[in-house]
Amino acid sequence: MILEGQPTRSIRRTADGAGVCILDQRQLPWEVRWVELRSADAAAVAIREMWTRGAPMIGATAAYGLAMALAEDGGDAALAAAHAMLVETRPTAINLRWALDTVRDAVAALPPAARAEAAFARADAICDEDAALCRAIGEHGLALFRDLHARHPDRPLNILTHCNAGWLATVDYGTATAPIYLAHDAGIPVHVWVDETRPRNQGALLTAFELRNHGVPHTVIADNAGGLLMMQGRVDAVIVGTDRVTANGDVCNKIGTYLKALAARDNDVPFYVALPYTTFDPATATGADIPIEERSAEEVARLTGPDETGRIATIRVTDSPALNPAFDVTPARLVTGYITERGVLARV
Ligand SMILES: CSC[C@H]1O[C@H](OP(=O)(O)O)[C@H](O)[C@@H]1O
Repeated sequence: MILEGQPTRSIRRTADGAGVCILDQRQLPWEVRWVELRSADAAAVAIREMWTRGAPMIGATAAYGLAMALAEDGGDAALAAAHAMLVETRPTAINLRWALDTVRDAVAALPPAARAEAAFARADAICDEDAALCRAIGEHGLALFRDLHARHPDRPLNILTHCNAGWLATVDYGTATAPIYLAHDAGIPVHVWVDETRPRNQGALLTAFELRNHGVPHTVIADNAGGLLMMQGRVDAVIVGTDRVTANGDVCNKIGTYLKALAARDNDVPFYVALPYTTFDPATATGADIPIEERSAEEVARLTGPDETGRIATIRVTDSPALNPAFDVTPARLVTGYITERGVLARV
């Protein structure tokens, strides 16, 4: 997407092809800092500590991590060890395991000396495919947005989104944001209510950063404000990304998504989930079976941002014990439809 005026992907190979460049999303929006990862260990740290995040993005980063491991040692033991290390970095997004399994399966039958090049090629293909998948999600979502806007052509289409399912969470376009970008570029007046998304504020920091760079009108809101806006008729649709959709259609996404779905249902606001096939997990029966990542309580207890001098500072908002589940599960019954690269799958 557009970054500093230039079309930009959120991940790319290093100039020498031996590593991968990612944006350190912990520094956004205050600093655009590209980081070179040159080992599987570095990729694991970047995923675990959320230098880079978002289901498709952590899958792509891990795929390159596996390729870098094979460049050091192409043997079966090294392949298995790197896969095991990377797949454990974050438990919830299914894209991580999908990407690692895909690369492993692409190289397993090759001689050790040929595996690194093939792994890098598969990782490159995962990135190119993700960009195409997200673009297709955008196209199908655009058609949906046209229909929604036709109901109120006299005013902007008001969309609420939660967390960051944008181009920073994918290779390009995003999932939930792809229809927003394509609608904006097509001249449909869109306004986005951006949930700040405590505790890491991916909405206030990352989604708002993306929308500013692309010129999309938006308003950051407290996570708890969405229900009132829906009750007041100020939300035409909710669209979110996901980290895993199970066989029965349950949706695992950033903590707080479920509460938005409840408010949407109570106010007859359509609730859409945007996802590529790489986030669908038919092997998991229901949302109850998804491992929910629990992150450090410090993420709840602290806030980070620029102080009056512009220096990035961290303050504590509580000294009490805190609990930090990073995801929740929205039951399929609360989902209006799934926006995929093959079309919009409406729940009947
Ligand atoms: C398009 S996947 C985005 C998805 O991933 C985010 O989680 P995290 O920031 O912890 O990686 C969030 O659940 C987004 O909806």
